[in-house]
Amino acid sequence: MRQYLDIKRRYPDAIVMFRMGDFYELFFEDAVTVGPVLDIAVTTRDKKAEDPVPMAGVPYHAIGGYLRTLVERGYKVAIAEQMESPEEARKRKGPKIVRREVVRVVTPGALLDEEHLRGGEPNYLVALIPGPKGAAMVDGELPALPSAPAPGKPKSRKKSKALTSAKPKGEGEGMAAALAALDISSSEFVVMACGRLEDLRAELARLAPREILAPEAVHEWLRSELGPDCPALAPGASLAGAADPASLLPRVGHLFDESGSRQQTGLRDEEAYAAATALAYAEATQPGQTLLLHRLRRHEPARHLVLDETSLRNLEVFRTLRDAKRRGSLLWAIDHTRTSMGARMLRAWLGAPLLDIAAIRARQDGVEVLIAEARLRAELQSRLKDVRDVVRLAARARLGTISPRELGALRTSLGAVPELAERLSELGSRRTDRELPAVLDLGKDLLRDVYKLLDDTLVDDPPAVARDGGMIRSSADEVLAEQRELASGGRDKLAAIEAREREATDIPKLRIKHNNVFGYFLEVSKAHVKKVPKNWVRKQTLVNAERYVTDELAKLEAKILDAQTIALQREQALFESVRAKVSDAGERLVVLGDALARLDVLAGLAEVAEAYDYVRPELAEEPVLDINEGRHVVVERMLGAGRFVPNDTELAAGTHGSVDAARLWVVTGPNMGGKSTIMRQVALIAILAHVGSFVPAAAARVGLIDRVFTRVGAADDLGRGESTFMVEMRETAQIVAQASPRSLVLLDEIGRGTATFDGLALAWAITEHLHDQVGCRTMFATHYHELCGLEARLAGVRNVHVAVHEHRGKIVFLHRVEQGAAGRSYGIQVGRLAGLPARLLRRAQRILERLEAQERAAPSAQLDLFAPRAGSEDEAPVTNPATDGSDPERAHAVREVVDALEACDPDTLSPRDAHSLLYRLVDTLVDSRT
Ligand SMILES: Nc1ncnc2c1ncn2[C@@H]1O[C@H](COP(=O)(O)OP(=O)(O)OP(=O)(O)O)[C@@H](O)[C@H]1O
Repeated sequence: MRQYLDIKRRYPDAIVMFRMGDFYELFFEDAVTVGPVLDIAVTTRDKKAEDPVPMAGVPYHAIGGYLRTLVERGYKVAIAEQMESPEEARKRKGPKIVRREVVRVVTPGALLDEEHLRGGEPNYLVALIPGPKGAAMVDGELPALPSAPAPGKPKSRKKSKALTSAKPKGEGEGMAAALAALDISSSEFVVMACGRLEDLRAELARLAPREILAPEAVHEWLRSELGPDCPALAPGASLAGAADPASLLPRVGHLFDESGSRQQTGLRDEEAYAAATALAYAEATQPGQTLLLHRLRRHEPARHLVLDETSLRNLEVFRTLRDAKRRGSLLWAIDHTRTSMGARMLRAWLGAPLLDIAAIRARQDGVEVLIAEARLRAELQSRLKDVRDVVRLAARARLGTISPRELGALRTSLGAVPELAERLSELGSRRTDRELPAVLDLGKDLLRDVYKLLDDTLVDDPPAVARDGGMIRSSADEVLAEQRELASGGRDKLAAIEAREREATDIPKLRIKHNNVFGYFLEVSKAHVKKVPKNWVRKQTLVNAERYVTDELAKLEAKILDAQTIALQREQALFESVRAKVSDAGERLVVLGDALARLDVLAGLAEVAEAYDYVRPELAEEPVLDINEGRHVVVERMLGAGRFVPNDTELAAGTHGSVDAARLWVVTGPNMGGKSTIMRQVALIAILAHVGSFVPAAAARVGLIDRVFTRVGAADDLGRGESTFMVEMRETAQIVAQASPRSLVLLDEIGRGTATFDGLALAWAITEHLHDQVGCRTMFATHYHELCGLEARLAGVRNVHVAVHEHRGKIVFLHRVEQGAAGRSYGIQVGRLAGLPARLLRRAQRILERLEAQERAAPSAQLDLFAPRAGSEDEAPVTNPATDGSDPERAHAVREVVDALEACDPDTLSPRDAHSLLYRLVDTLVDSRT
């Protein structure tokens, strides 16, 4: 128990799983807390004691599932392993208790096992350090970071384990927070400075961290942003037991820039400290090991098209809005990657599209080449299927947790590389005029040496665990071959003894067998016992047989066992040396993995482009958006080939674009007409274009977009105590405050959540503001037909509508975008399609006609909206309740009766149907009088 308590003292914030033989045991509070979570029985140790110790245990081989449950619930788990066998403990000097040590600490942000990780998703541990402008996150005083020592000269200082002391440095002025994201499973390490809180929000949404380290003071802000139960914000995430981040700053500097000079490269104190914090925490989870870290990159939000949390959600970039599924998202539609590394890279590209036209074109070039060479691409993709997660395997090799089977998988992956390189050079040699785009280059280092090492050493099908051996080829090592020979030679000798004795004793069923108690023995059935020679020693009596040993047998057994033990030890040493060599090649494997992932993504994009007929968009500096016959990536896929109606879009901010181009579209049309679809389709095409992908259109010219804003019919956010209208207004306020002339703004139904006039007035003013003050490219879908009046007043506004065809009260959606405002809304017809009862619809129709008649009688109401804007009071539209004296309700009923009579054929009508028709007609006429 003392050993346990000692370990627990060192890991006070973790659940300690203490290996005892075939079980991991939990004691005291840990057992009581975790018992119900894992659904395991909590018993007591030493029941007779006055104060028995609660305990619970899980079998060692099933630990994977239990760990997953605990980590998903936000627990931190320290795994204390036996570092020696009980025999070894007995033999050595000192106390005879088996030595145990914590070999790793498992937290959501420090997952490494394949069974816990999702292949296509990163697993980020994020450390957040507020900057001077981050005060808004914190109630009261801003927590600050300890000042950093100059690179290479770590200052000794009081440790700040809780990240809550010391003063900020002036360097980070103008920054809301610095953020470092480390995925220890793949060695991805990024740092960034977020100028505003909005940027921080967007980064958190993009990275979707599994665990966040942040000063206590900003937890409340984070909870309000990420939701109260956000598992990433587990209270266990402290730096207790970790190195002082300040002492890691020089390493951070080196990772960022090999010269180690942060000053030169401009890594700010907050950024360096955030990176050091993530590193300190991550290293503490792997005691005694070094992490595989290739380099520290800097992510600059200003170099990317920013998609904040709202846009990622509304545009269904990674998950669908309705049920948060991957199927139906943009990522799902374009992900044709063959490897997990590729899937992760594509996800990263979609989350952070580029703003550098040259870099985008480089990716496009890659896609284009792979479209042109479809056969070669198919060959490449079929080879890529053999490539496993090379970078995650490299990280596991570095941490010593890679299994023989995984090393085998690494061998298969590396085995595919030379052929991939060959195919690529074939591709290059076909392009006589130009070189193969650099994005398709796998680099010079194909790790042939590592492949050879693995291939020479590992057996064809290595086992899942190293413990029992059987993983190294005999040809790899002379000593191993010798010992194996000896062990199997011994077995030959056993067979020879068996044959000899059988003959000598004339016992036909004499057998040499083995068990763990007696080792090798001769077994004789009861019927032949009399023939047994005197010098055999009887060891065991069974119902039908007797078992004996001989001197000769015992000696031979000792030899075989020795040979087997030596062979196993030898194998394990060889395995360890192979692992160490692979670990040494970790950084090279990361570089190769990156190139393979890029090839995989580009080949996938080429496959999608070819299969679904996408084109290469032209990227431009000017703020234009000119799409010819564009389609919605996902809706088109769901509807099936040829059923989606393509539409043109032309938006241009400022004086760019053709004469017809406007910067703001007011989109009207009936519900279900396709308003949301055309708006989202434009955004998705724009995003894909910035990613370097081809797009679903006949042609597209896309001017760089700094940020896509979306305001789409919101649901109540009761968790934050906000109503639908409040959410809508908050999102709109953010757009108004943040949109730049380079932004793309999509507004769907603003102002619907409040009284008609208030909503209309707000929508009107917001449209004017975006048009006049911001000048960004905007699409505004609305049912307020009054807004169409803006076209006549504002030069950059254009009315468009989604067309429908109406026939005898029924409508057909054409899904075609046409110039001009929609004539009417067709709400009642859509209600009919949705299955509202006929009687209710008739009533609605009559009310509508009455309202329309009222409006016709007071045409001046429309004009009020066009009252002067600037400098004078706006006036709200007014409706006059006067009617023209006619009775539209009655007229409609009569028309309906006549229509029904005309439509029926008395000759084919059964008496029963005739009877019910008559009832319905009378009903209609009676209704119209009430
Ligand atoms: N261009 C198109 N081609 C084919 N089908 C389309 C097209 N546009 C939309 N649709 C179909 O119509 C459905 C409704 O479209 P959408 O949601 O865009 O309508 P809406 O006008 O925004 O409706 P509401 O005003 O009720 O939000 C889509 O789910 C899709 O199935």
